[in-house]
Amino acid sequence: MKRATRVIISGGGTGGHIFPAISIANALKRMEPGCEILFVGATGRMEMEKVPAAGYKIIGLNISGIQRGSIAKNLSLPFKLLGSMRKALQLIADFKPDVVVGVGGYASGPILFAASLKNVPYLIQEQNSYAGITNKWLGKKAAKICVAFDDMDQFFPTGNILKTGNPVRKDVVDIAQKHHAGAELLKLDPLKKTILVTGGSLGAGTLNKSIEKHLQELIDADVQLIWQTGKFYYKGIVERVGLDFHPNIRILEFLNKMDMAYAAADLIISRAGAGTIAELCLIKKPVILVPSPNVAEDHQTKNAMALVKQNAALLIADRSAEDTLIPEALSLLNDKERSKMFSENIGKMALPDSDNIIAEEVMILAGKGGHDGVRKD
Ligand SMILES: CC(=O)N[C@H]1[C@@H](OP(=O)(O)OP(=O)(O)OC[C@H]2O[C@@H](n3ccc(=O)[nH]c3=O)[C@H](O)[C@@H]2O)O[C@H](CO)[C@@H](O)[C@@H]1O
Repeated sequence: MKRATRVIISGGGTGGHIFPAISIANALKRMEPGCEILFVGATGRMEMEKVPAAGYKIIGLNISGIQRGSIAKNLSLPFKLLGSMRKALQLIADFKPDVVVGVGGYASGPILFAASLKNVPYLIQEQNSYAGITNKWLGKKAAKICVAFDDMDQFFPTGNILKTGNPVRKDVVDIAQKHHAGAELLKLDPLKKTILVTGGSLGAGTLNKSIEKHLQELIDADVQLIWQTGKFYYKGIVERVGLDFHPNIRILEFLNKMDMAYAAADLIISRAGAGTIAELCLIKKPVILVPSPNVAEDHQTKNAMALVKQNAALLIADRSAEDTLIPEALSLLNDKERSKMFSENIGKMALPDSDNIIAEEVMILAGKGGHDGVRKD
């Protein structure tokens, strides 16, 4: 009997890293139900909750990033890094993976480096259109680098790059026939125009401020709002605005059923996280992107520009959002032709099936490519 394929998937920190990781794991399980998957994350981060909720085992490394403005907090960093490296090497020795997958985030670095030291092939899944320093460095020895945008050869060795798109959770983008159910679940009227605002997995201060400033305009226009605030902002907003402020306004900390919110919406306002963008391409609705200026190398603007260049989304800069975002959204909501153009063009940028394509690459690296269950189109 063949030995079950063993895969370590490492990384996390935010939904943008965790959800693609879970999608890859699900695709591997569909291909080889008996395969053994171990997640490695950073203790105290979002993955330690979301990964077990998706049915997978996760082990945490005690690792964090550089914290701006606090020398004291950074003093322990070298020790954490050393400790994590030691634990990563031990995990590879104990679990004996055939392949290691890194999706970015703090835990990816030590595990992929340990894999390279132990000669275990590893695959990097780079979600963004701009690669960070760690991935660029680790990319030199990666067996495969799966990317979602063009021109990634400026960061990685050309021969090892494969454009697969970002894996998305299938249920999240399956929105057909769910408009009424989505509106109902969110206690909204399915017949009224609805805007969904999402600030990515953590929420976005600028989006929240922009809405708070223009709430009355939304109500005057009789437009409904699904307002995902993010964990850090929720309490303050509820205190200031009130949960029952108006029947048209639904305030939520986090949307556990993103498909229902996507389905209920006629227009979506979002940060430009790569995972969200991949989903937006698949659900094909008019989108306004407000890239976060607080991310490495301004990569969200680069993510958003890939769409803007194809007339597939409207971009509003973070600095002008407070004044212009909601007026622009209301105007787009009433402009059928522009909305149709954005929906059609964003749909053309969708890269479906990327979870299966990446899982297939993992199987190939594990020496199992081409066995039953592997994609054959
Ligand atoms: C602040 C920050 O560092 N953001 C980065 C992070 O974004 P972030 O973690 O926000 O990730 P993305 O926008 O890529 O994806 C968010 C994911 O969370 C889901 N979701 C979101 C809100 C919600 O209420 N419910 C829910 O399920 C979305 O459906 C999506 O699957 O990782 C992305 C991928 O590397 C990067 O491009 C972003 O720049």
